[in-house]
Amino acid sequence: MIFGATGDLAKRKLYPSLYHLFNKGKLTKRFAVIGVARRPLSHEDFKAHVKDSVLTSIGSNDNIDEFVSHFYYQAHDVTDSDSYMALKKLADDLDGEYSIDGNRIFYLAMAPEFFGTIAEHLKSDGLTDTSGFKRLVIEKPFGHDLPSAQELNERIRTAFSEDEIYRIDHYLGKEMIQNIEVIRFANALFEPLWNNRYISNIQVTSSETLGVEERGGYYEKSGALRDMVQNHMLQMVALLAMEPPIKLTTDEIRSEKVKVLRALRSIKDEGIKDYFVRGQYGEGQIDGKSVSGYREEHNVNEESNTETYVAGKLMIDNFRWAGVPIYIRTGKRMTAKSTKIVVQFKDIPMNLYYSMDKPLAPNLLVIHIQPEEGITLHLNAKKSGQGMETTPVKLNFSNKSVDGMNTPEAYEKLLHDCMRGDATNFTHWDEVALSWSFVDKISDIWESTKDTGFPNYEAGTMGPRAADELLAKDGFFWWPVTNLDVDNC
Ligand SMILES: NC(=O)C1=CN([C@@H]2O[C@H](COP(=O)(O)OP(=O)(O)OC[C@H]3O[C@@H](n4cnc5c(N)ncnc54)[C@H](OP(=O)(O)O)[C@@H]3O)[C@@H](O)[C@H]2O)C=CC1
Ligand SMILES: O=C1O[C@H](COP(=O)(O)O)[C@@H](O)[C@H](O)[C@H]1O
Repeated sequence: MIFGATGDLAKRKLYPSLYHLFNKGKLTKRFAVIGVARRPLSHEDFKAHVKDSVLTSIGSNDNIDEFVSHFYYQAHDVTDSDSYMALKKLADDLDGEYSIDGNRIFYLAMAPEFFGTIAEHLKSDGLTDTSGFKRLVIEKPFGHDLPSAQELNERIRTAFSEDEIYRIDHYLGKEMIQNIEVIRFANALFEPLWNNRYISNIQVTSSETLGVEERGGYYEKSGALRDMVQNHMLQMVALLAMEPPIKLTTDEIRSEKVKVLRALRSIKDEGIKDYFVRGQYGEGQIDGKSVSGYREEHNVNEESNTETYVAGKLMIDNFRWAGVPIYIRTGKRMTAKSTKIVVQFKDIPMNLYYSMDKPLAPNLLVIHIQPEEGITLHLNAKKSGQGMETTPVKLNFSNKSVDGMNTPEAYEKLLHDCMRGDATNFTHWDEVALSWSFVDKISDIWESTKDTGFPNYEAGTMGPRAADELLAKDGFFWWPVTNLDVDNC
């Protein structure tokens, strides 16, 4: 059951992903999808809507009619208690018709204020009273801060147990994010060096060229800290910093990620300015075109103090990472759309080659998450010819790139995981709670400081100058994300 079946997420991500799974034979024929939204559509109208979504997104129509024949629609206002009975009747009928054995997935692709209400009704009106499995897939944002996340969690837990709740973080469905574990734990080359003896710092960048588009209303209340840092950025950090799990099971991996989040140095009050920088874009140029500043965007206050950029220095106070800064940065309207992780290794004790005053380039491991996917290892080698001069060289592995951002691929993997009952790439409540309690301390201070000096970076740039100073005071600089490309060697 997809709640919010006529919405943007369902159209652009969920139907194309289900279609891919269907065509790859990963969905049996024994499935039905009930779309739920308020507008009055017939089953046939809805099938046409799904077909159109797939054709627009993928441009392919192999088996499309067979695919959409599994779709049904229920016009239903989720706040209206009476309409859940009709939904249950349709679900029970389809259960029999498709021999589904009572297995149900409820996907909440709707505004978060409805999540609690829907979960409670699913239970009180008997939709979760089923002979098979029942799973709840819940979209972000999971709360606005720790108290609201706790309240939401309590409401959904009245109907679903923790292991039936699949909290989506679409970054966890990205191919190269799933690869972090493999790069670390399947290579004798890296794991022994993956600690404070050999790594000087780690940089995680997720930059976007887009502005807030039509989402000004949501973004005004969220900002980059809640929109990107609380979830995607901290999840990447947890995967980079966790200890090897004793087994690759959901519980073991989650428990290692939780330990990282617990070890994050808690930064409070005045200290926040030494660790975090916020920014907001003003007008500027992207791809040669003039774009407006954030304060001029639709549904944005003209004196808004919402941050569209965050840079931060995270310290993980445990044995492995003591003293190694993990820098993160994310923002809208930056120079390039790019998500990259740069692991910078410590310098060797002295340069035997060439002159002592010219340091060797540091070894870097770059993990390219998007748009290109791959890894690059930056080494030093001998320059061809006579003498012992060195030159930086790059070893590249380029995964087949996905053409486009936030592609259905991540959703496809996550939907399939949920169908198989594998919650590894979804966020456990403990991770959500720890991330909020870390982020809340920053947002509390930022929201009480009105003199922000915004806008403080021009659209089309890599953020405010203070973000460079954050690294410079530790003797580092941001490795550029635009010329570290996997194909650029
Ligand atoms: N769009 C995206 O790319 C992403 C979205 N998300 C999250 O996914 C969720 C959905 O986002 P999105 O698809 O963009 O939202 P939309 O506003 O596009 O869609 C909302 C959907 O909810 C339905 N709806 C609204 N009110 C009710 C109601 N009272 N009863 C029943 N149905 C209702 C609407 O249909 P109708 O008007 O017919 O009732 C529509 O189908 C949000 O939580 C968002 O944060 C997360 C990541 C990316
Ligand atoms: O969750 C979100 O992510 C997107 C960025 O996702 P990506 O896969 O394109 O990197 C971001 O634009 C959006 O604001 C945020 O809500």
